[in-house]
Amino acid sequence: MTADTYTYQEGFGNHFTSEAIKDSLPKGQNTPQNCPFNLYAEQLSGSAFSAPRTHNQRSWLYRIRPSVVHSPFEPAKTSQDLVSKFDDNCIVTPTQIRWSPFDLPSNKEQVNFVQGIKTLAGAGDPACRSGLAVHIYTANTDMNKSAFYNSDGDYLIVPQKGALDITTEFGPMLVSPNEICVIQRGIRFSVDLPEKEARGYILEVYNGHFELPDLGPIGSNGLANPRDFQTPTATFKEESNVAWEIVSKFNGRLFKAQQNHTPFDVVAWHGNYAPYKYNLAKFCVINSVSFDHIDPSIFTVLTAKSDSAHYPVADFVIFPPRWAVTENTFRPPYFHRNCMSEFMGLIAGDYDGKSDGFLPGGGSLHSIMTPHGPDANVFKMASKSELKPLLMGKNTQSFMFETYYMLSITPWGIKTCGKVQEDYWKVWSTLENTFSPPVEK
Ligand SMILES: O=C(O)Cc1cc(O)ccc1O
Ligand SMILES: [Fe+2]
Repeated sequence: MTADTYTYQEGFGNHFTSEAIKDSLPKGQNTPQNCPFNLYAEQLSGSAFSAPRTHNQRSWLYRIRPSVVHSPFEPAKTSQDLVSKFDDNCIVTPTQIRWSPFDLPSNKEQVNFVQGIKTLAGAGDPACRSGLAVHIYTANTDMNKSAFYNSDGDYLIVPQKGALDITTEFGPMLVSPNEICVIQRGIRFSVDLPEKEARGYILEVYNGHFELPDLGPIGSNGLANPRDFQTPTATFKEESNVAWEIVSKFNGRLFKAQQNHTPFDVVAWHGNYAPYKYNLAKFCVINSVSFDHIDPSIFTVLTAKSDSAHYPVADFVIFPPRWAVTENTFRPPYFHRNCMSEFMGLIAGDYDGKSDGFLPGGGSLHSIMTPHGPDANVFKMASKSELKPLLMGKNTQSFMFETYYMLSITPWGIKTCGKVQEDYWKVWSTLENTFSPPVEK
């Protein structure tokens, strides 16, 4: 595909309209007796019908055939590394964990985006619409005539290596490293890999949807600005007598159905339930310009709220390039223990909290109340560095999935991936007692 294949509509949570053919959206109503050009009308609901207006999400799709035209679903092979039940096979530990970069598939095997998703950690259960999962994906081949949808929740996808050329029912999106996208529950998509190599992270939430955080005293602008979110525009294919497979993740297991036409046959759509992407370079960074280290919530891009105003299900937080100007301040992250779980990943460059070992394509987990903070090298250097204004982290991007839930680590995450750094705890072990109380006379 070429760059002009992708045209986007700007805005977050808008009620969009999109027509690949002029006048293919019905005028003034959703379900006329006959739709323009004999298209079929189909509603895709992203919230309960009666959800409050502020949270009500749905789109109307006008398509060549309704999605229901397919053979019955039957179980498909589900890798044991794709997990949604965080039971006794998983391990729970309060220890600090860090992973070296996850391996890409070898040239000997062909792994597409869906086949390459491996679950690292999670909590809860999609059957009860409660909890979340953290996945790693690595892939080296296109999905070809296979389309996927997730019945279990929404995906927030963070590419780290290789762009994802994603065909969705709502149109195509090209999502490159340092961009992210959200593909909500139920939306069919198929991923091609322009670079034939891809690695990244997925945050899957089993309930609710991602929102922009409230800005409080920041005011009405800043952080991720709504106009920088991009939603695809209707782009359809008219493909008959071509075998397509539809794969559904349903309560953690994969199912497949066959049809002899493309699922990407939506000629027009309107509504506020649609996938989107966002370029992290557009994030308007806000921070202290006087003194002290501000909590990382100041870098929240998106939040999945819980039913309580007091905590989110999960926040997606980034650590973008920015000016550090604080005076008389230990500038890197502080030592801390958090009532939330912190999974971190690195997209590019390095992270100011760690001097080495935290690498692009790897990760770390500091669970509920697990102590962590700057490693000994960072602590020593930052305690004596000159505090001049500093442009931090050019070409660097790290991120955090911060969740209210207590995460269990899957067998793949703790063992099979082979990436756990057993020596991680040692990064703090040389922090000595330097206490120097006043000498009594
Ligand atoms: O642990 C981490 O590296 C993430 C983090 C960064 C920061 O600046 C403050 C708190 C925090 O948890
Ligand atoms: Fe932390």
